[in-house]
Amino acid sequence: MEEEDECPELVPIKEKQTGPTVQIPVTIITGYLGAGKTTLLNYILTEQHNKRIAVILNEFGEGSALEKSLAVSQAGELYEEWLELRNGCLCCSVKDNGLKAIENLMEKKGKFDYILLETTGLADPGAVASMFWVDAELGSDVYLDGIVTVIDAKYGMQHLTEEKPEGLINEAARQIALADLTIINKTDLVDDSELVALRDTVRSINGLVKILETQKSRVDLSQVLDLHSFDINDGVRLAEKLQLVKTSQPHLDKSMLTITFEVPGSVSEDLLNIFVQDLLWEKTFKNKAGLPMAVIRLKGILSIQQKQKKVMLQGVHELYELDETPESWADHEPRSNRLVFIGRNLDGEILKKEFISAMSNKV
Ligand SMILES: Nc1nc2c(ncn2[C@@H]2O[C@H](COP(=O)(O)OP(=O)(O)OP(=O)(O)O)[C@@H](O)[C@H]2O)c(=O)[nH]1
Repeated sequence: MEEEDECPELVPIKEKQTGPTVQIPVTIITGYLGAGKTTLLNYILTEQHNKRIAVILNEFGEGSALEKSLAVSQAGELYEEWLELRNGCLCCSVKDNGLKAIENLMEKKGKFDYILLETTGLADPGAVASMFWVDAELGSDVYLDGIVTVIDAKYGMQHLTEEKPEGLINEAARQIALADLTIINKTDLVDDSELVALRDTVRSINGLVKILETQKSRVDLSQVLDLHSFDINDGVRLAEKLQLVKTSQPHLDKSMLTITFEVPGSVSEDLLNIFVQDLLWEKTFKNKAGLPMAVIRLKGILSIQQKQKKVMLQGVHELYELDETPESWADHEPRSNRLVFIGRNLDGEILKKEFISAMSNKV
């Protein structure tokens, strides 16, 4: 044993872990009230997957949190400690609580391989997702794997078509717009034509999203966990995926939809940043009706001047990231920029013109 006086003078309060840190994936599970989120969590926790999973619940009010704790504890001793977030008054408190909960969780990190974070039925999952980008320190311990939205096959369409007062966003549509994966649940309660109509609507909102259909939230876990939706190493897959996306026809007036375009050549990184900031922060661009285009999710594979590697653009609400992927442009490969935008009041033609015009400005 070491002598006490051999201790260094300055002792860190918390021992830093040595060796390579294994990053823990976080999946955000969202969906409208009653869609089947708890059923999904229970299913994931009880399935055989050889993962030690921690669940974080993000609830309004104590009553429902308690109810939830009972429901989830049925899952058995797969996890005996879990965190309950109680005063979830949307954005700010979601963010603070979320951070604190995950920080606490990190202290017991060795115990977990995966974090599932369920947001309340009315919360904006974008705010929670943003949290993983804002806090750089956290970013080193956990990473956002994907956003999963559970949809009620029976009432989903009704939620999506609900008229909101002017300017307010339809939460059900926003949850789909943000999703990497949607699970249409309770298919036992609808007929084929209702299911097709709902699936088409989901697709028209989010042209990038993967759609699963199920009952009692029973899904193949390999399709839900480890999606790597924000992973720069997945640039090749994203590039292929973006090629397949089509601009959608709005399913409703003023609805959310997906638009996409491709512009050849290489662009200046500075001008690209200005364009993205004008779009996401300043809301500078307007559609034909004079309404500002509001982008909720953004993805792209771009060719930046003087860069040999393909660059991935990811955006959630007002946050975005530009990162080089490991993949280089091949010598004879035509350089180009493909972008996909999901949001409200979008007009693909206008936005493409704005993009081209912004890229031809002087740096
Ligand atoms: N018929 C039918 N009922 C289902 C299915 N999946 C879940 N349910 C029921 O739907 C109800 C709501 O499911 P939950 O999993 O609690 O939904 P939730 O999204 O967690 O609900 P909130 O926490 O209130 O937002 C429960 O009574 C479930 O048993 C299904 O596939 N078919």
